[in-house]
Amino acid sequence: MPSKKKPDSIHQEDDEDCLFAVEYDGPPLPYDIPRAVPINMDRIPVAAVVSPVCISASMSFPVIQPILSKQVSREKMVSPTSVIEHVVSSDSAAVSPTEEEEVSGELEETARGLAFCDSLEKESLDNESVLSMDYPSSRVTGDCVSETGNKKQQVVTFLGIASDDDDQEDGNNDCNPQKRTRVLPVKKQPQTKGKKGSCYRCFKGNRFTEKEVCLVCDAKYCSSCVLRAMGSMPEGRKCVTCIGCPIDESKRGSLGKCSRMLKRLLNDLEVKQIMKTERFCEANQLPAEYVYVNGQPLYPEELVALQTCANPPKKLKPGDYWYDKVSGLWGKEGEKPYQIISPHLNVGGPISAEASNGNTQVFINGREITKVELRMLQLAGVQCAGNPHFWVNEDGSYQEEGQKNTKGYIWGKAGTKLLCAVLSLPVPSKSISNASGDQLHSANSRSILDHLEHRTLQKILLVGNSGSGTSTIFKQAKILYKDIPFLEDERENIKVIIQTNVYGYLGMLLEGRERFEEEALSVMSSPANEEGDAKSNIKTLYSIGPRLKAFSDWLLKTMAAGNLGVIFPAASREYAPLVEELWRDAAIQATYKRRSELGLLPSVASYFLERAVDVLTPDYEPSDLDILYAEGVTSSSGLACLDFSFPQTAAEENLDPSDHLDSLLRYQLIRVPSRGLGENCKWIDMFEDVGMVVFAVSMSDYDQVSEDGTNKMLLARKLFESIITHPIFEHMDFLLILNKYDLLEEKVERVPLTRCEWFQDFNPVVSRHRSNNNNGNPTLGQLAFHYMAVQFKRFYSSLTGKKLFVSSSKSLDPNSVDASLKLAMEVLKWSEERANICMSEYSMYSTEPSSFSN
Ligand SMILES: Nc1nc2c(ncn2[C@@H]2O[C@H](COP(=O)(O)OP(=O)(O)OP(=O)(O)O)[C@@H](O)[C@H]2O)c(=O)[nH]1
Ligand SMILES: [Ca+2]
Repeated sequence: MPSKKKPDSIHQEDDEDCLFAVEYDGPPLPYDIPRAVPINMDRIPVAAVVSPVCISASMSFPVIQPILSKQVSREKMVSPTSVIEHVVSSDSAAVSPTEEEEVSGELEETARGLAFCDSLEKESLDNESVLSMDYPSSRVTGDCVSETGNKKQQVVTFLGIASDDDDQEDGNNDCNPQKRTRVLPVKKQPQTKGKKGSCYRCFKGNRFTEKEVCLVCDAKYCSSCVLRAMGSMPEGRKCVTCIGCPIDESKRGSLGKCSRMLKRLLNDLEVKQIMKTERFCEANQLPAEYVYVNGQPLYPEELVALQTCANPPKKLKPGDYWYDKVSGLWGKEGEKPYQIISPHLNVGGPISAEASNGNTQVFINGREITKVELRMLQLAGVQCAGNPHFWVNEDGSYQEEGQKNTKGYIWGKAGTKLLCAVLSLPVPSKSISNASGDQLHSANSRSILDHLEHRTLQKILLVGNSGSGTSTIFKQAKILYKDIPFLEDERENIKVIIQTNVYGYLGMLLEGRERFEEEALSVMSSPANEEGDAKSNIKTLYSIGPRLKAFSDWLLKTMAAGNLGVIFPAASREYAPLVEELWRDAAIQATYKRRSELGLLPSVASYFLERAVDVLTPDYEPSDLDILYAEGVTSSSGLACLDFSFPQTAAEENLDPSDHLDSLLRYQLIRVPSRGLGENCKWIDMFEDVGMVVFAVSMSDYDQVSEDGTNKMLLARKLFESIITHPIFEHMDFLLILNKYDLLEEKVERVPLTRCEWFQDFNPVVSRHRSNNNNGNPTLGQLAFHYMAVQFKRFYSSLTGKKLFVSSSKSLDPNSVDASLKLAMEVLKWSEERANICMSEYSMYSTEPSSFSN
């Protein structure tokens, strides 16, 4: 898969990738590395003083020159616009050996907590389903260090808040999150620096010259250099060498705020797009581990929970915060509260008494409050004599600790809010006060509300091994049940993913072409004609011209280095014409005809390759179908969730009004990457309140093996087992989606199902004329599906004593996904009916939902 070769993988623990990074970071070697010499501009002493003209001349194609004949290199088919060489060199040198240790330590930590660290796919930002994240990459890139300095660069501290390093900087990678190494943002230094105030590229101008600043390294460029230095800005205003690196946190406030210079240099649309990606691209998001809550660095999913709750903290920046989960009070460590955010979020550690550095001996929910809070309480008429410990709820109701009765409402008095405004203390936002305001604060009405809320949002967890089709099911559900399945921002991200994928597919074709060419040559060359020179002059069906050959070599090299994802979005515009030429080339077409022999090329590749030229144009807009087929659109490393309700059909509208409630039921489909459910999964607690689990298995996996040689069907069973036996899912219903029925049908005719040892005793009696059967005889595909369903059912009930629901699916077909999810809905309804038998006292409300809607 192409996505496996994306840049994140450089920092993984994968052997070859590590070697790659080390190669660039080690001490200078006594001998020449043929590749490094032409690439690394910084090691050429004259680079800093040559004029821009010389720079571009020297940068023209340094990587390819040694490979090609002179005649070819004169042609310069790839534009010299610098991006490529720079990206290659900087990327590989981005992590110093010491830094890398820290990084992998961090990752190990994460791996233990979340079993996720091997995420390789770069994923889209799923804006609507806000839970999508891909943190390991940001965690890693968070430690970019300038390649010019050999020591760690100056460290940027958090918001001027002193970091209490003593107990956290011990580098001890303990499981205890409290002991995690504190990750400090490290500011990347610019690669070059002229005299004070001059442009960092042409070294002209002074401090009065208008300049654009790199968000990462602070390099400043004048208007004639900025576009060359920053390329097509796939992550906003960054030097091309800074692409992929996290921004300097002090510049977070200026994300998406365009300068006048850019507005002059680019057209409106370009500016808009750059500002958008600047704000939303993954690399520029706040890294979770920079945010500490009650003394603990956040995990990415905690940060997401924080940012996506009903009342999120405003303008969250790296730093230390305290959070009172009971009342929702939120503030900077050591300071008075400055906001009331949503309560009960499962983020950070327990609050400490000293959190806000109060010295009043009055406590709220275990925190010693500050003077100004005490003042407010007193003015609000709360009796504070005798060092009381208060228990304050999110609605402002308070009790003295140890006592049962509510003493009053802090926000109840008209004057209190005003008072808070004067004292700069936060007050609850509207949504909280409404939900628990005057009309509804009786215990009784609250529980009814809870009940209704529970009834109207049913969570469905969607899980499966990689490749089982959960992404496809999720995307399909979006397309089916959402009026606008993908927002503009998402489409923009998806477009880049698709384009990068297509370059990857092209690369695989080119690899195949090389192989076929060699094969053809070895067949053709007679023993007498053994010299290399002569050989290279022979043309085969798979030979390509020098121009395309150069492009091909370069593309393959880029892929091998794992840089495809970094370079292509930026370079698409330049390469589009070459791609067209490549795709039309007879050798490529001949290779494409033999695509079934190219093991790596996924089956969806044809869908995109046949339209490669269109897809790779700058104004390509992916259709819903394109998105459905695209790999890597749904985050494979993070949660994605979708709220929906089943649209009412005409038939349902005519039914008894009491049945209308069904269409009011809202569902939330939560897709969890399988890696997220490994041992010690921290997320699993978040799923306590899900209504059911949908588990997807690819039926066509029965003859597939994973990298370590294990049969993939057995792997699916193993994951299934670990989930169904997890205590948290003990009382939950499971629906098994046996997916890729279309592939199964076709495959089972060629490859016996018994290829999987679990399916040894599949021994169907099939009539000979089954292929054109209409006489009620099941097809081999149907029999195989049925057999697998029974195997899973037996397995499930042997472990849980419960009944497993099973559905077959071809998730590229919307009707099929619709049917499976409707079955899930039926299962949920049914399990709720069971539960409702003991809740019948509430049944009267279920027919009158409107009476509680306001
Ligand atoms: N023929 C066929 N292909 C399918 C079906 N469902 C999914 N696919 C393809 O199988 C591949 C893997 O599906 P995904 O939806 O990406 O699987 P996943 O569970 O998300 O796996 P990862 O994202 O890799 O973790 C994709 O190329 C899909 O297009 C199906 O029912 N039939
Ligand atoms: Ca996938």
